[in-house]
Amino acid sequence: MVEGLVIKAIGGFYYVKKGNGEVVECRARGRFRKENINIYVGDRVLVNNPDSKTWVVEAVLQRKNLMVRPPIANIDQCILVFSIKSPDFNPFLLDRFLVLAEHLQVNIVICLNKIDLADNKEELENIKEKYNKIGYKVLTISAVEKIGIEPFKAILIDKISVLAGPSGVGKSTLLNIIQPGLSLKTGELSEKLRKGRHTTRHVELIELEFGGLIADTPGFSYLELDDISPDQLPYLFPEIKRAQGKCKFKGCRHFHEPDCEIKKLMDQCLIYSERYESYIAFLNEICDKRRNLQ
Ligand SMILES: Nc1nc2c(ncn2[C@@H]2O[C@H](COP(=O)(O)OP(=O)(O)OP(=O)(O)O)[C@@H](O)[C@H]2O)c(=O)[nH]1
Ligand SMILES: [Zn+2]
Repeated sequence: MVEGLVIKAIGGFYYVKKGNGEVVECRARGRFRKENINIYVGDRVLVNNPDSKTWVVEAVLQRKNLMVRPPIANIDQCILVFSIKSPDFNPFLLDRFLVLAEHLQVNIVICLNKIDLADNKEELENIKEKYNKIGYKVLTISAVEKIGIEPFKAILIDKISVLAGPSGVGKSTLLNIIQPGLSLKTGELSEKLRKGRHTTRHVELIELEFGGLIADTPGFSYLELDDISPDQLPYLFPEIKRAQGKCKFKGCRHFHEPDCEIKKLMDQCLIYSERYESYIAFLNEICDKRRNLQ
């Protein structure tokens, strides 16, 4: 039996890359279904070929995390791609992606693409400074003018990364630049997705020739906060997490409570008001949904 990594799953077949680099097509052990064991792309598995013809996944090793949609296991980092213009930079949408990525407990890198379209450098610097202060690494990139490509490649080396972000920000363009052979059809792909083709797409980890794997996630993402509880939410904002526990009330939700440290920090401009607004909006959204389910 040898260990391998599931890099593709399609129609009941699993494509497993073994330690020697060879990729084998596998079936799952029959008992997996009965025992409710699922195999996901990104899973480390033990494979065997008992009759030296067909390969079988015998066991799934413990995963460190699992993203639900699209289902990918053992992610090291989320690369959140946003554009400065076309589409316009949307801080509230970025906060939503950030919260979801924080919930997965993975490393996060923000990539601001299309800097060639930025009206002024100051706007760009302000955005960068804001997220740096919160604690995020921010890369500024122009895929079209090939600016910032090397640092982008550097963060991907030897990691399992998921590229996420709104439609049209340049994710496929970036992937094509770092690995020209990929020939992802930029633009065209999103057109097909809009027509609902995404339901039939499979999940796949693309091997980068300079080392590392990246998930080819299409230009849509499941952005519901369903799995997050109101009590977890403060911990998904690093700047709130840092001050957590300093409020007067134990279990303060930083909303209507008096003597709230978070609100004080915001008044002192030590927490960005936009971020606090996102926090409150998400808190309301989560609480409303839970109330409706009761
Ligand atoms: N000006 C400029 N345009 C860019 C840049 N990067 C990508 N584009 C353009 O933006 C458009 C969308 O790029 P895509 O790579 O298809 O975007 P995507 O994020 O993969 O979109 P989805 O497939 O919908 O998720 C294309 O017309 C690209 O040529 C950039 O750095 N600058
Ligand atoms: Zn508080």
